Amino acid sequence: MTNVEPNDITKVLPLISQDRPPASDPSAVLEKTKRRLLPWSAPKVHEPKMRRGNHMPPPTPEPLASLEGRNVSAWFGTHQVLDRVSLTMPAGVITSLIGPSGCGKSTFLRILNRMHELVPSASLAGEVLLDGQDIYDAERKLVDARKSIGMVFQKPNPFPAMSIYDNVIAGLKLTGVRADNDRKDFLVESSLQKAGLWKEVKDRLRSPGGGLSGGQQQRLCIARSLAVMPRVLLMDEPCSALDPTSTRVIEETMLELVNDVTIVIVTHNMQQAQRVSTQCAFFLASQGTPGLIVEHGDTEAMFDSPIDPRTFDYVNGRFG
Ligand SMILES: Nc1ncnc2c1ncn2[C@@H]1O[C@H](COP(=O)(O)OP(=O)(O)OP(=O)(O)O)[C@@H](O)[C@H]1O
Repeated sequence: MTNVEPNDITKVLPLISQDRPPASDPSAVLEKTKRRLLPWSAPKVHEPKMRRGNHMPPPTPEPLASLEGRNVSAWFGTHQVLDRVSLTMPAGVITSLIGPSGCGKSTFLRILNRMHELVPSASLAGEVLLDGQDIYDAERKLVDARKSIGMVFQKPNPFPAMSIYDNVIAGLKLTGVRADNDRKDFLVESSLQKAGLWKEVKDRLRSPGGGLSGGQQQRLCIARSLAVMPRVLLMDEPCSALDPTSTRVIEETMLELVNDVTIVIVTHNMQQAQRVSTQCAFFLASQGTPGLIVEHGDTEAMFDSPIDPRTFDYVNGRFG
């Protein structure tokens, strides 16, 4: 990434970070997390059927990808909001970003798929590596980063007048993916299946997306992100506008999806972080200083025996 530094970075406070040992074997921890959710009975994902022809093989899924932020700093104008944050988000794992309001979690998330640069006053420094390749490399296209690293926002944002079907494939055009009708049918069905919405909408694919409930709209947005076959899915408080039942369905969906796509979620809900994530990173911005990671590692360990007293206070609801 080209460094764009409005401030003299050498003057920035050193990173106060206590790294835990890396999270234990991700698949073992994921199994453990799933077991905690068993009473909710995760939805079955069925292989989608081709409807117009069976000559087209399903697209080969890309291998799971890891994402790594290295020394990421961020500014809005001259206001520095992140200070050299480094975090590895392992392949096939759900990583939760937690911390009080304003500590830079969403900014970090947006830097992970090059959305931060959409804000005119915004600048950043550091690197973001997708399977070791810097997404900010001058040789790499912006659209490739957005295609590989999808994003779901706090508030469901389907195109309300557009049909459910067209909502799902809306991202194809935006990312320059060409698909014939067979391929579109396949992507619509498989993406809605993966997002746990297919059964509820398969008989009304031509109805407007705006006619769905809030939880269904959020799953439609997840399906829209999945249709371009991203390798990483970023989710910024995806359940904060939803009721507990819809929240549960989204969490179940995430636990299914993580078999296919690496997930990073910002959440204020400590129970949610514990239910879904294998590893956690605790962000904090002390008064007047930019946000940084105080502690990160295995979610269970972060909640049961945090190293830093500030993490202990936060996960036990003493502030934030
Ligand atoms: N578009 C923007 N222009 C200027 N400042 C911004 C902008 N977006 C965020 N900020 C500032 O950057 C800092 C970090 O904000 P950010 O939204 O990343 O924090 P957060 O931890 O995600 O907060 P929350 O949990 O409330 O969403 C805050 O001081 C915020 O006011």
